[in-house]
Amino acid sequence: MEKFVIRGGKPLSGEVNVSGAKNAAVAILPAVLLAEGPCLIENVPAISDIDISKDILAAMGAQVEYITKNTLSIDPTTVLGTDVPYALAKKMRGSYYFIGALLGRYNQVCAALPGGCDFGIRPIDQHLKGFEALGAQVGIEGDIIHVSADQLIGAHVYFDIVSVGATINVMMAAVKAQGVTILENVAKEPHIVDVANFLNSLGADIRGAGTDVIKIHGVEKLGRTEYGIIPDQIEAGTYMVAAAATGGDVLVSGVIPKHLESITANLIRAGAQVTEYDEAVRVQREGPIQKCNIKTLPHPGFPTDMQPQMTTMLTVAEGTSIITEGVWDNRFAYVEELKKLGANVQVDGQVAVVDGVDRLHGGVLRSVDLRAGAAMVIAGLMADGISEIEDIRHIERGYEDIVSKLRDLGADIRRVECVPQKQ
Ligand SMILES: CC(=O)N[C@H]1[C@@H](OP(=O)(O)OP(=O)(O)OC[C@H]2O[C@@H](n3ccc(=O)[nH]c3=O)[C@H](O)[C@@H]2O)O[C@H](CO)[C@@H](O)[C@@H]1O
Ligand SMILES: C=C(OP(=O)(O)O)C(=O)O
Repeated sequence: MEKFVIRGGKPLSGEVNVSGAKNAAVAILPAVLLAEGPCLIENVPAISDIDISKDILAAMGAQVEYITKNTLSIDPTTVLGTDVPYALAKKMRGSYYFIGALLGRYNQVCAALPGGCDFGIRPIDQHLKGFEALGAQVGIEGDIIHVSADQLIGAHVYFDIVSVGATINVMMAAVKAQGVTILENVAKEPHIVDVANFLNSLGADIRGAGTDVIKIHGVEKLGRTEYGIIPDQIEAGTYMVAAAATGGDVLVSGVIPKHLESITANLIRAGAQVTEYDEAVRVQREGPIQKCNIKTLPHPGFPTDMQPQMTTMLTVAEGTSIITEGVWDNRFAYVEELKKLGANVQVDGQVAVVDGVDRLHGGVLRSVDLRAGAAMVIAGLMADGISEIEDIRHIERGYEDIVSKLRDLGADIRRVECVPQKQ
């Protein structure tokens, strides 16, 4: 077991380069199964969720090889079956994309219900509704799901809830379905567009990704491709908040500023200065952090995956901020950890009331999930004295080289082995 040890109180400064988007990559790797030849995927983030996706592909018989640290060559033509290895699928949320990809490619799949961060119940009923509309039969026994069809037929699907996973999964299943599929009330996150662009680069015919309606003309065959994954909106946002929270001056580079607009707008309201360049944003803060009310919403609203980081920064704002979680039922579990540092936050259901305090002090903190873990790192960077962050495996699911990137910005952070306690 490892932990991060942080001596806080130093403003971050310098430049940090953002890696490829986790939530695009965990969909594009399974989507390669739809290809009919080897694919080269660039800008793949070096994170543990990608190690798992790669292991699933390899266990299923695909030839997977790293060309460089962030470039993967994947040949799906050697895949042997349609069963997704159970133990690997349970380790991550994005494994649900193997269902849509294998259904789209082979008309059948058997997989485990997925793992991932614990925000309460994370249903996949909208994914299943979409598969069934395309003519598939779905069976669930325990936590194993079987989906199969004689032939997928294009259909009109209206999602009852805006879901990132259901939008991408049903889009993947539909690319080779007979006829036209229309998906309505879909999610519009940047990674939806990236997955659609990837599939189109293979020869799919998908239009409208990034709007409320996606139209897919089924094609008979898909080819092969070379494709670069977009930069990670949430990793970029996390460094932006870390810069503002520590009163620093950081150039976050290799980003698409348009994807960061809601984060930028809220940082400016909170007293930071944000300057946009073509492929970078600079975040500076000199004055006090201002209170700020935020509600998380599907894109283009403020992303739920940035909520813990922003709430953490606002613990030292002047005044009271109200944070409303509009996507997940239970995404404030980390607040108990912040209280250990002296933060004054009261949670009532999906609302947190953050009364700003003067300073945070160091302490021992647990990462309860991925972004909560990133928020604990930000808390440690802001706090006086030393903080220890435990359960960092959650953080390493989604942040490439977080320690070296922060050290390059002047942070005093180390990754250390925990010595097991004697009984
Ligand atoms: C691997 C990945 O990309 N994970 C992201 C993805 O998760 P994920 O794809 O699981 O999230 P969804 O967008 O599907 O979930 C949004 C909301 O819809 C509900 N819902 C979803 C599907 C369904 O079939 N039925 C249903 O009721 C969920 O409970 C939740 O309240 O989008 C979330 C929302 O931006 C992010 O927090 C996650 O980081
Ligand atoms: C919640 C997240 O990931 P997952 O859906 O993979 O658990 C996230 O990326 O913040």
